[in-house]
Amino acid sequence: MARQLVAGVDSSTQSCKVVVCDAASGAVVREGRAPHPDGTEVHPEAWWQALRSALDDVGGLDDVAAIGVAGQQHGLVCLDEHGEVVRDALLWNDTRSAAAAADLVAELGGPKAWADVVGSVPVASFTVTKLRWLAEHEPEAAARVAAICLPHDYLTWRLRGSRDIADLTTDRGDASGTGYWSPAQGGYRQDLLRTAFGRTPVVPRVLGPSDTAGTTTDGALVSAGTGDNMAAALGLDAAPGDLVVSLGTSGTAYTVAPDGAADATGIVAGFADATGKFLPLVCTLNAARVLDAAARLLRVGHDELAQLALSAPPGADGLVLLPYLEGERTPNLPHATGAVHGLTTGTTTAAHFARAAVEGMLCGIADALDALTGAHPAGERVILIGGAARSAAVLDIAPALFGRTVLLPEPAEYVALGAARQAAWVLHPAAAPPSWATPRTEIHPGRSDAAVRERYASAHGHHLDRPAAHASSTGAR
Ligand SMILES: Nc1ncnc2c1ncn2[C@@H]1O[C@H](COP(=O)(O)OP(=O)(O)O)[C@@H](O)[C@H]1O
Ligand SMILES: O=C(CO)[C@@H](O)[C@H](O)COP(=O)(O)O
Repeated sequence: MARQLVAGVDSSTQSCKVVVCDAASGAVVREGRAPHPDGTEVHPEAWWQALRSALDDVGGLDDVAAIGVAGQQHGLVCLDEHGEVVRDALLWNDTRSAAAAADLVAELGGPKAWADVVGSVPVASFTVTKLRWLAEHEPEAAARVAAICLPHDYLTWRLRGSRDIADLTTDRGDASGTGYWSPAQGGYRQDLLRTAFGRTPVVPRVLGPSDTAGTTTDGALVSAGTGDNMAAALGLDAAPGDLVVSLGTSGTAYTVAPDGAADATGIVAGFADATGKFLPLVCTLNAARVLDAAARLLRVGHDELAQLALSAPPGADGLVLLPYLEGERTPNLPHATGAVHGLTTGTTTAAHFARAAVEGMLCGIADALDALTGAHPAGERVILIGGAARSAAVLDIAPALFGRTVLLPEPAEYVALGAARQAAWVLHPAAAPPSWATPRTEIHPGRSDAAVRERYASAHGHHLDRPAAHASSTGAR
């Protein structure tokens, strides 16, 4: 049989990446990418243009039999009755809907009620809170909204050449991050849409894991697509018990689980995955960009930042950086800012600051990992992916702060690969996705550095004790 090719798209926060793979083996044949605009609100047309230029970069889709799109989760795309965008999409890392989130939680009777109904307690990242914010703050725009969808739903729909809002599709993975779709019940909660928005706009049809959304205008099959974390799990072939940490714009820690989560503390989000199972996940707002900011401040590149960090002692002689540069989602401190503790004459060096930045970012993720594994016991090894996994300092320090062995799969775009694997699944429908070769993996043995974690926890406590921190955050529920 002639070789068939499939394409996978990762429309993430900072960029759009496309891989074209052999449908049978998963071998990457070619790759392309294009940047996304900065900021926490973005016109969806910018994602479409980035996808088009990434597709040009990859040499087009003429020889591709099927395509799948994975996207950053939660972003609110609003369309009018003609399929035109009503306003810029509010992204997962836009915290303006923090008060709306608190209101919605109270209105339903508290965090447990939300966890029971949709598997997660909404914070500002969740789509449902952005919908409430829109209704309250921009009633004229809200009145024009006929349909709502997520970034990957929008791109899937554009790829199919449709402008009819009745054609919108999504999948259970991305739908589970809206706050108005129940992973446990496998259906929309129109009551929650009404609570948030006062009425029920058109929402995308939820496809099954190997369902087809339709075809591109050139006739390639289009898979359901999914959220970027769900796609990475599929790209890594993560199985129940595997732990994954992704260090992109967000820091995420997740595992594949047979059953849905319902964490009333709101720390673990009870998402669905892209295969019919579940993906309990903890997400922080501050990961790779903390290192970007540290490198910018020190006027060095990423390699030099890593070398500086590794030249300082573990714990940076007591210098601690709290990495809340974009507010924070876990813990729920949407208005928090970053802070540096432990400045002395001895710690005011570039090396100490670089080390504190890497350690502070990783301590936030280590807390996320502990919360996840506390609720969902998993293996002792963490698969590390995302842009910041390329940092030599991250690779050296993460095993100590996670207290677990870190597995580094060979560098690849695992989100895009997962979307491509979903496309291959659609091309050859079966009970399970096609078996693709597993990546070669570098092993970084775990060790324990409790002192760094303790100093971070203590600095965190001091920071939250400041009246200003209380006044500006909604606090953990
Ligand atoms: N060697 C490196 N060290 C640290 N950070 C890096 C390195 N290479 C890339 N990054 C950062 O990784 C981020 C991009 O990662 P990616 O996983 O693609 O993010 P996203 O999926 O959120 O768009 C950028 O912030 C980039 O600066
Ligand atoms: O909000 C979440 C997960 O709930 C984020 O993980 C987004 O899905 C964005 O991912 P990146 O672009 O940072 O990879």
